[in-house]
Amino acid sequence: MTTDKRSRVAALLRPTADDTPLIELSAQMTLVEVFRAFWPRLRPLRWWLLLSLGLLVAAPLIAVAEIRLFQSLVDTVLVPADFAPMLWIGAAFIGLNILAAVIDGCDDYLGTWISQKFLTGLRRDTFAHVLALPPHRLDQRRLGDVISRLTSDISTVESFMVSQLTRGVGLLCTLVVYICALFWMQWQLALASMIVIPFFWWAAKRFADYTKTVSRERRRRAGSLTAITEESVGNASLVQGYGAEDRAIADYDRQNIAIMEAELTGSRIRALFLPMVGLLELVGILVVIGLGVWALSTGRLTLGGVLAFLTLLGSCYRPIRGLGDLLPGLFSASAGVERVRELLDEPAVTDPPSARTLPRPVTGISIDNVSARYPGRDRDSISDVDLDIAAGERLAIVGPSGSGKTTIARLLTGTLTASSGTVRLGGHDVTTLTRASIRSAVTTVAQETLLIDATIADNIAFARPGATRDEIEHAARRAGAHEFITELPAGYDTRVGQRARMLSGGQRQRLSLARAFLHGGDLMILDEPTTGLDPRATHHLMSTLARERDRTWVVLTHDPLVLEYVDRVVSLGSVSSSSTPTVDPSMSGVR
Ligand SMILES: Nc1ncnc2c1ncn2[C@@H]1O[C@H](COP(=O)(O)OP(=O)(O)OP(=O)(O)O)[C@@H](O)[C@H]1O
Repeated sequence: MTTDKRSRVAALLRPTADDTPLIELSAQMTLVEVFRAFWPRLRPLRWWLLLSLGLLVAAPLIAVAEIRLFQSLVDTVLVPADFAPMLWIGAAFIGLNILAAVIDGCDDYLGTWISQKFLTGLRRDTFAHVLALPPHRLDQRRLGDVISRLTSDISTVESFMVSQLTRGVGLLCTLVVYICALFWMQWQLALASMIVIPFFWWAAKRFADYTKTVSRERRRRAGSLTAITEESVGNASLVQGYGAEDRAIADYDRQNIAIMEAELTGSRIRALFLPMVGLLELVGILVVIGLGVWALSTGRLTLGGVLAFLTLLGSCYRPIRGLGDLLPGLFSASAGVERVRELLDEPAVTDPPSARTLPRPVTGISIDNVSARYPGRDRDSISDVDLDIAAGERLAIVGPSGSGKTTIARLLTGTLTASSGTVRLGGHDVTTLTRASIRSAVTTVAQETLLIDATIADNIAFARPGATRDEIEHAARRAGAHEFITELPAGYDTRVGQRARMLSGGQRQRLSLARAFLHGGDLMILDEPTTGLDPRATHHLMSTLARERDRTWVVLTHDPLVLEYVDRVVSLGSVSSSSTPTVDPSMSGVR
């Protein structure tokens, strides 16, 4: 083939470029790296795996015995036309058949059990890992892609580590059994029939490379499609509000077609590969038939022997073909494994090795010379911030949008680590404290109202499962939510719908506050708590907070109404200049 023709064939076997890659390809891993990465999870099941392999090897042994019985049937019953041995041969066939069925059933059940045990553990751990990722890291990912990794990609790990590998070892053992049997029957014929094996391997290796490229692309594009689906459906009101349906459909379709292209490329590869394998098989069988005639004519084999040999050879090609398919299969699975691995490699927020419990009550908070930078950013979000907050103080942090108010909240809850300086709660460095003790002492009400698709009562009790209805109601009253809740058709048992879209913005805000009140804690951080509240509701909320003298509260706000209720106002400098917060006397007010 000329270089030109070769490159045209190669181009046909690679998917066309996706010009709008929403999701990046994950770092490539070799098959050995993939195995090493996940083996520790499979290790506890190794004895069961061994048993499963034992059952897999038993199957070809029974098949060989059946072929030998067939040889006896031809040579002792059919050729001499003698009915006598028929009885024991028939009984042996039935016995072997029953044994094969039992072994097959056990192997199938055991294989499924091992796969599911591995998969459920991996799914749970990956899900738990994603939940432990710092929120700012999750915000940098596309939600749909994360979901795609957690659902479809994760099953490829099982496929790689359990199904494909056990199948590979099983096929290899089967092949060894058959080859030994072939050599035992007639070694010259066996040797001749092995002539096609190197060609099988050559073809398999050649196509495995193409399969890997296609599989990685297909998985990445599937992640992009889920991401675009999630974003468009999740923001349907935005899409409809701006009449962007056509744009959304066009974006969706681009990814949709990109997947189709990857699938079609995979199909072209198979179309080229499978007939080639079939042809190799045929050549092998023809060689053996030719040599079989020779063996028959020279008396080296009986007719039964030749037929048995050919049957055995036919069975032998099945594992060879299976092994040839396995390599592309493994590469295809490894493309999904790489995406799960990358997610698992993302550092989660975990307790430091000798973490201590934060003593209660929290006696003051200090931020000493703290700078913080988000991953992937080339500048600090806040730099050299110094701030002391006394226990019981009511503090407002104000500042232009993007000046780092939310970043300070993240530092106080330990979800973001300062790049320099120290954040202390009650005199203890937050990086030395257990996450659970920080979470129970510090309550945050996020800027975005986060509610689940459940009842009002469930949403409030999310802070403290098992809270009584009286406690839930009390928290709702304090947040000024009780009135609107009682006006709803089912009161506290009303379902709020997806992302609580069945409530108004202000009602959602009050529910988040009620949840925070139920949680309690010594320090309450409220990020723009009055967004969506009218002046009356704002005054109601702030005077409620003002009565909570036994806790410290920090409110991050733009709302001038809020400032009337605080002891001190701290202003974060403009983002374009130094971000060091300063007390701005003109804004501070104490009531
Ligand atoms: N997850 C993130 N990844 C990267 N950069 C981020 C992330 N979150 C915030 N930033 C950046 O950090 C800076 C400070 O953001 P922050 O959310 O703390 O500001 P803010 O003062 O709370 O703003 P606003 O008043 O608008 O809520 C901004 O420049 C923002 O772009």
